[in-house]
Amino acid sequence: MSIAHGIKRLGVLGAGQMGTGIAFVSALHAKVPVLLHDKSAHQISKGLSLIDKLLAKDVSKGRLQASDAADARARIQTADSVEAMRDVDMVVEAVSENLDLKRAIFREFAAKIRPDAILATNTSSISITKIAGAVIPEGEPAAGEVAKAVSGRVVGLHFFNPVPVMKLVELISAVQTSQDTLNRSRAFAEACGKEVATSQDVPGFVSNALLMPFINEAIMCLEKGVATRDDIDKTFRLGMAHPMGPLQLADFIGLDTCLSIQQTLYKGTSDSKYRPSVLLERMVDAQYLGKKSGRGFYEYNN
Ligand SMILES: NC(=O)c1ccc[n+]([C@@H]2O[C@H](COP(=O)([O-])OP(=O)(O)OC[C@H]3O[C@@H](n4cnc5c(N)ncnc54)[C@H](O)[C@@H]3O)[C@@H](O)[C@H]2O)c1
Repeated sequence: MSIAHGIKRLGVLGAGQMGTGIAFVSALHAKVPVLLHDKSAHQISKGLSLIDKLLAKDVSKGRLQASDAADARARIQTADSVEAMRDVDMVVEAVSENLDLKRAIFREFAAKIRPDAILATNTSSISITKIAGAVIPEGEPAAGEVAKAVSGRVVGLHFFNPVPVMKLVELISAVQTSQDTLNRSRAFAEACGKEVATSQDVPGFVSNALLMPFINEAIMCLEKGVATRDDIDKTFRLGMAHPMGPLQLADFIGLDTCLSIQQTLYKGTSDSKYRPSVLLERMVDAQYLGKKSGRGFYEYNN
């Protein structure tokens, strides 16, 4: 028997590439009303206009009825603070890949959002257990009932980019996550039209423990002059049937996100094989963040 996710209202924090996509599939496929918040009004309006474009494209290609697109769009509202999301049954955090930022946000979630809501993170690499540790009120013993109740609601729900297209969600349990949180989160991902794979809470989980060292090595090849950008990407497109080469993929993920993930692997394992490429660091220093900033290893219009 399938388990009900019980999500009647969803909050999404962060209206970047991922948060926008998560709001889109939740409203369209899971048919759940969504409140979307970002600290940047510009990101919110960019995100909403991308959602409008995606819905219009689905209608023009005959994949979606205009009335269903209008219903999905009407389900997405914006919120001007975390406080305004207090009544949601689940919140998915999709802000920048930074442990301290995520811990502060989860502390705020625990304080402001209703006490039975699922608190999910879309992190690509950061320990869910570390994030769950942040929600325990000061002075409460970690193994006590209060701590168990709140940290049991934290879970890793890792959507892939671009969210409307990629079929997978990686489900990651913190040490503290309750079985009910895991079951309902899985059911919600499935309602969004996704397949679920589970991973242990290791740095990068399965997906980025394997993908990001590959991308980092490709950047090191470029750095050392082993091959040109175009030849590195061509090798994987035409030689290994990858839809895009590793440098183009890095641009699509966001070079800041790639660097943060690689740093998490490096620090989380203390293994020098994960040392981030210096070129990757310099690209991020220069704010050449890939497709989202108009320039990375390639240049992008819009
Ligand atoms: N890009 C990918 O391919 C990918 C894939 C899977 C998971 N992720 C993960 O998803 C998360 C978001 O990644 P993204 O690619 O969407 O990044 P992004 O840079 O496109 O968006 C991040 C958003 O977070 C907002 N933000 C930052 N601090 C905030 C705060 N305190 N309050 C509210 N909003 C805040 C920013 O304004 C921005 O809009 C990261 O944890 C990343 O690791 C990314």
